[in-house]
Amino acid sequence: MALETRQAQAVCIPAVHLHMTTATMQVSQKDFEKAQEQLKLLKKDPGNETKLKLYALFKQATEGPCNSPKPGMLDFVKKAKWDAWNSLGNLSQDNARQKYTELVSSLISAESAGQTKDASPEESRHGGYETIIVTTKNNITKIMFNRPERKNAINHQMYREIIKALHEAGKDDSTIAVITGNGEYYTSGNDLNNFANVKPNEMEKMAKDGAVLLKEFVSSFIDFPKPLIAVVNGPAIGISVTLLGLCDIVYASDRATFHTPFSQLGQSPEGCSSYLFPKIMGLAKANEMLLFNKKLTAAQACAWGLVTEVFPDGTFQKEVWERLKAYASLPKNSLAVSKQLLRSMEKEKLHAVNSKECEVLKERWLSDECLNAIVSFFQRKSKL
Ligand SMILES: CCCCCC/C=C/C(=O)SCCNC(=O)CCNC(=O)[C@H](O)C(C)(C)COP(=O)(O)OP(=O)(O)OC[C@H]1O[C@@H](n2cnc3c(N)ncnc32)[C@H](O)[C@@H]1OP(=O)(O)O
Repeated sequence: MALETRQAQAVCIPAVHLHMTTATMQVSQKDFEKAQEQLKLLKKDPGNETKLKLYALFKQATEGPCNSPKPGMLDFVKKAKWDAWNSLGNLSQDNARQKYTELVSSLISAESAGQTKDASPEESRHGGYETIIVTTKNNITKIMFNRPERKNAINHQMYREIIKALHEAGKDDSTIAVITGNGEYYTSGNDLNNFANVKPNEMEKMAKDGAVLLKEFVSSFIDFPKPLIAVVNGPAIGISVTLLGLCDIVYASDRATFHTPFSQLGQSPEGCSSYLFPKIMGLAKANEMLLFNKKLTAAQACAWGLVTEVFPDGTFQKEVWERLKAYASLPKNSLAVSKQLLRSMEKEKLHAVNSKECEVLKERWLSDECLNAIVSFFQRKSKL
């Protein structure tokens, strides 16, 4: 359990803090005193984080900026309280009173509306994305493929947005990142429209640009500095399957399937799967997937080592997110350095494999085998 969590769990608000000790402005004082009385009527524990906030605002409102010496590192409870109070800086006593009163009032309204949640922070949505939804909550940044009407097929814009989202998630305050799909599919892989409407004299450019984009996309997974967890909510195809080898944990619904139909499409493996799949499942099994298009059930993918654990679809989201919330409360830096240790010996190799795979694919995209397969898809002759 994270140090901060342990600290916070041990905190309770001593009754003394629920009483006014200094003179404040008459009107505010009345509200402030009323808020203190209302707080005692709360039926549900508002959670440690909120209690710390209340404590800090109370101290600030009644005593002003934090004026006591910093407690020792090992005095967890006192330190958590001191940190909360100190974090308010020079907030004026009036403002602190106001914020305290507002916070109590929001807790009371939430409780009377029957909506009291635990003290976990609200989900915040990151702006600037159209094909994915990026949110952060409980120290988890979630990147969700969001083209459900196209089975979450990955078009050029989505590749770029995922690169950006991973770059930002690698630097934000979250402890872990999760990649998942919205709706029925995890994702159907590369959007085959990426190859459509290309004029004959632009084919080479299309292949070259595609290889550059793919290389950058896969690199952003290889270099991702924190634990990256795939929450495979439904069928996964193509590149979304190969990338699972670059994720640190893979949880799957029992509705998920895993399909890499590269030869059927006249293409070749990517996402470092030509190197990682034989390591994960052994060469014989990797051959069945990567050469002969074998589609795996979630149970098979788990038995073959590609998936960490399979959950019944009915309880998938609940079980997985509860587990991830607990994981994300572990010490962030320890997780990051440990992940990097686990991967660091392979990193150079993975970048070399990625480059090679992109080079081969660039050629494949210009081949008749590939072009015919794509034409067939659009003629609806060859649903996979
Ligand atoms: C920069 C380039 C990098 C390239 C990297 C290399 C990556 C390789 C791969 O990922 S290979 C895998 C490619 N994916 C596929 O071949 C899957 C193709 N799709 C299908 O086979 C089917 O659509 C399905 C099995 C996913 C779902 O079938 P079904 O349940 O019958 O639904 P629909 O087919 O009606 O799908 C609804 C709607 O979505 C469109 N769609 C779904 N997936 C894709 C896709 N991958 N590419 C393009 N379009 C897709 C489908 O065409 C339907 O559209 P419509 O309603 O007909 O307009």
